[in-house]
Amino acid sequence: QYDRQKLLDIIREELEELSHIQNEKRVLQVDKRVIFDGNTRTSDYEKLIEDALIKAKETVDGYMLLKSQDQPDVELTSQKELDNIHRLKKISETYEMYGLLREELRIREARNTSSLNTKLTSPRVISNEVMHSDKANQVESDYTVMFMAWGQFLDHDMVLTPTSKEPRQQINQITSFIDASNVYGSSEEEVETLRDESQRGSDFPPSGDENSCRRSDKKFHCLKAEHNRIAAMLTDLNKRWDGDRTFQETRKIIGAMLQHITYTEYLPKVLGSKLADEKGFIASKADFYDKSLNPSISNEFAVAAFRFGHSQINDHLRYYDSFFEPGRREALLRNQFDDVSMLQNNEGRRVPEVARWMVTEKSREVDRFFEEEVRDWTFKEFDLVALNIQRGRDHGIPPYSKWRLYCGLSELTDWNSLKTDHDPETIEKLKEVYGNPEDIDLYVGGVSEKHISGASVGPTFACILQEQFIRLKYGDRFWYDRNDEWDPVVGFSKEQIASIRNVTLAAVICNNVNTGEIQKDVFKQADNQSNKRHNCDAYADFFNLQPWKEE
Ligand code: HEM
Ligand SMILES: [Ca+2]
Repeated sequence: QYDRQKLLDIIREELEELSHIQNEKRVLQVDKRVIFDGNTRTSDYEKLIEDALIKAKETVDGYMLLKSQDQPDVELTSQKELDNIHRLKKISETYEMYGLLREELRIREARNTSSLNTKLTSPRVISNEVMHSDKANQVESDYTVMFMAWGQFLDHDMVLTPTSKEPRQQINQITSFIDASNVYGSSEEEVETLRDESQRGSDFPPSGDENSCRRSDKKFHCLKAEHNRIAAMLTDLNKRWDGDRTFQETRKIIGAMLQHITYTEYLPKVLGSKLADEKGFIASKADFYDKSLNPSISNEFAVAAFRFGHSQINDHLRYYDSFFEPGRREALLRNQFDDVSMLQNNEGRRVPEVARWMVTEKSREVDRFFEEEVRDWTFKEFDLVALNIQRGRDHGIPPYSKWRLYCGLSELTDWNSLKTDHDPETIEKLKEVYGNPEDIDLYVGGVSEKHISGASVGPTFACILQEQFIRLKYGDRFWYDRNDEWDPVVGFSKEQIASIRNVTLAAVICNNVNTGEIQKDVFKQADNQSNKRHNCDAYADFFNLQPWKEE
């Protein structure tokens, strides 16, 4: 047998290298230009990756790790392979957690028993008792449906954890970076399937094929439309660019837009502007890349904290006419899963009516109340809330009480101590289903917290989310507004950054889905003051592409 500590040390070393490589690899993916310019650095990167592979192969485990990332669904044929794969999963878990400095918090196996060694309460029972809602207790948030939708879209850029029965898998199948992998895919092969012979992506509205809704890379078609719009303008500006150059430049811009909208429009509303602003969190405050930060998604983020959005989901969709008046018919969510007909109706002419619904109607507040549409009817077949709870247990996520300590919040000593962040009614409900406050699942305890001031979530989720979004920004070598003049191929010029900083989601929507008018901040309802609706014409030149013109 091997010395566990020694093995961990070796892996850690390899991973340090790998986290770096993961970044380097991205150069090859994001910026084909490096290759097409015949830039010598390309071969350097390739050599780096190759060297690391050779080094990793020297320790079998390191090699397995690399393989696990390339090939998540390995077919099991023999016991020996199974053993290997078990080991591989353990190591990739280490990788997931690497740099998070909380090895001590991890539970290696699924969490099946309570602190008193009894069976944990069934997730469905918890969902029924604590998360059930009726019309009376559904609270509207200050934000629009678009705020919820952006969260889901963003999630699909960051994390996709495959389900597998045995062995338990906790790896990420997509790039954690906010790099528009939800628009383009996470590998070059995937990208190729989305392109036609020139610079264009697929069309909008989506086709009706059955995969078009479930596939994570097909979600926000509006950005594909934006891709095609920008690509056409770039072609006009630079007649000498070929299709590939145009495609890659456009892709780089779309990724930057996604980062920009997320950090300036979205996150301040999730975390509250104070938390979002800490450590220069909001765009344009810090100019460094911290190589020591691991940009991977943390388990607790994927499995619990960032699923707060499931509480924001409304029970219906609806058309809104050009006067922003609601149509009479509500389409229940349960009938809309896997169905894109609302977008396709009238040859796509009703798309603006759906967009108006999203920027006008309010989403639900993040709290312990979930619509029956998701509790009973997700994809017509399951309870999403119960699934979230079970997933947390499967992944061995420590219970809520442990995360409070991790986040520097007061310790839970008894039911009474829950009062700091939960209202009395919630505490009563929790008491009914958990024997002991120590056993409360992270998802349940977190989503039911009272919000911190100005934020959409409570202190525990805010802590986990903030930590993740800091690593995603400062651990990203290609962060869009870093002013890296040293390498304009990787970054953007000052003038280009200025253009990108002018982009808002409102402009993207108006320029691609003509809603007629739209308010500046689409995550908030329109009003008669600072968030008035303006005619779409007003947004037409929000994005100045002149800085991309080459001599
Ligand atoms: C109509 C809206 C939505 C539906 C129907 C939906 C449905 C789902 C489903 C079925 C899963 C897979 C659960 C599992 O297998 O464990 C999932 C995962 C997830 N969802 Fe949602 N969701 C919605 C909106 C959102 C929003 C608004 C957010 C965040 C703000 C969000 C964040 C996540 C995250 C982080 C995961 C885990 C992804 C992973 O690790 O693979 N979702 N969602
Ligand atoms: Ca990504």
